[in-house]
Amino acid sequence: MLRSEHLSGLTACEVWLKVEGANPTGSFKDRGMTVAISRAAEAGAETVICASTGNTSASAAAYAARAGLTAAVLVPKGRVALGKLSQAVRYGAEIVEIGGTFDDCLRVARELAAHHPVALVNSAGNELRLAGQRTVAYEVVDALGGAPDVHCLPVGNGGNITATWGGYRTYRDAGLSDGLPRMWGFQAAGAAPLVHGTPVAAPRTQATAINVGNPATWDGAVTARDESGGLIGAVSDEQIFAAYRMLARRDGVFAEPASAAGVAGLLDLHARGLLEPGLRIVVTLSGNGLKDLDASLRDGYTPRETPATTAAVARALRLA
Ligand SMILES: Cc1ncc(COP(=O)(O)O)c(/C=C/C(=O)C(=O)O)c1O
Repeated sequence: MLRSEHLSGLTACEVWLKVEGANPTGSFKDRGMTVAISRAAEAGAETVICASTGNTSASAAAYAARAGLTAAVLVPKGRVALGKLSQAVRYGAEIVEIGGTFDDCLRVARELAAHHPVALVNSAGNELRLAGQRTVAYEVVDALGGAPDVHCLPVGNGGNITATWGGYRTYRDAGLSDGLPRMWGFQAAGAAPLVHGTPVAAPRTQATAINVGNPATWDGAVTARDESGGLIGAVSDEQIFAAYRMLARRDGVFAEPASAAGVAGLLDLHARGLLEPGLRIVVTLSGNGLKDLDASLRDGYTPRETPATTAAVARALRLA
């Protein structure tokens, strides 16, 4: 957990960053996947299958490799960040790039699991994934000595907002925490079915991890929003990428674009005068920036090339 002095100063709140990019495969997916794969191995599965926008497949492939299982991963062709795809390749997954959306991939994965000896490890078909993902809330309460007033995070399929809320409730019901936060989830404006209240047939966002049109954990996300007195809002790609840049430049945290949606949402509410001062806020940064190097280099990098002389470099750096 990192306190963001920049965001705290900007919003007159106490803003903490939960850096999930520090997990073994670089996203929050590891929390649930280690549980799901362990149980699949215990049950004698030889092959696990998942649909993914990238991070689920990277995590499933890693833990399957560790457990000696085969991982079959279905990803939407051309819409997966290369860092995530390279992880699945290196961990030895059987990768199928499907000509369609993530939602098409999930439909096929479910049908295959229903008719073939493969264990589905998507959170939608596997409660163990969400049980594992609840641990983020336990760590937040342990670190802060109590529940925050608000927990912000990006929302794609709705699994993580469901699990995070479930974690706070589990800790409170066990007497390990006194309060509960409001859950503030944020979708990309071009892929915001939970905001519109209806599926989006052709979701579109450069924050590819949350490019989902029909959330598999729809009900859980709505319950987390309503039970916590929270909200699920939409932020534009411009707002997401502005937050993405700010996190790296001001807090020194390189988070992948989708990860910044929670920060973008917080800043949007503040800009619209809807953020009361003095709140203790935790923001989940869901994945590591190294996952999507194209996004980083595409976003404003201009190479400066010089001859190998000190004078030339001094000029390039405007030192001379
Ligand atoms: C970095 C990052 N941030 C946010 C989300 C949204 O979480 P959910 O709302 O629980 O879906 C994802 C999800 C990715 C996948 O669903 C997948 O990898 O298949 C992500 O990778």
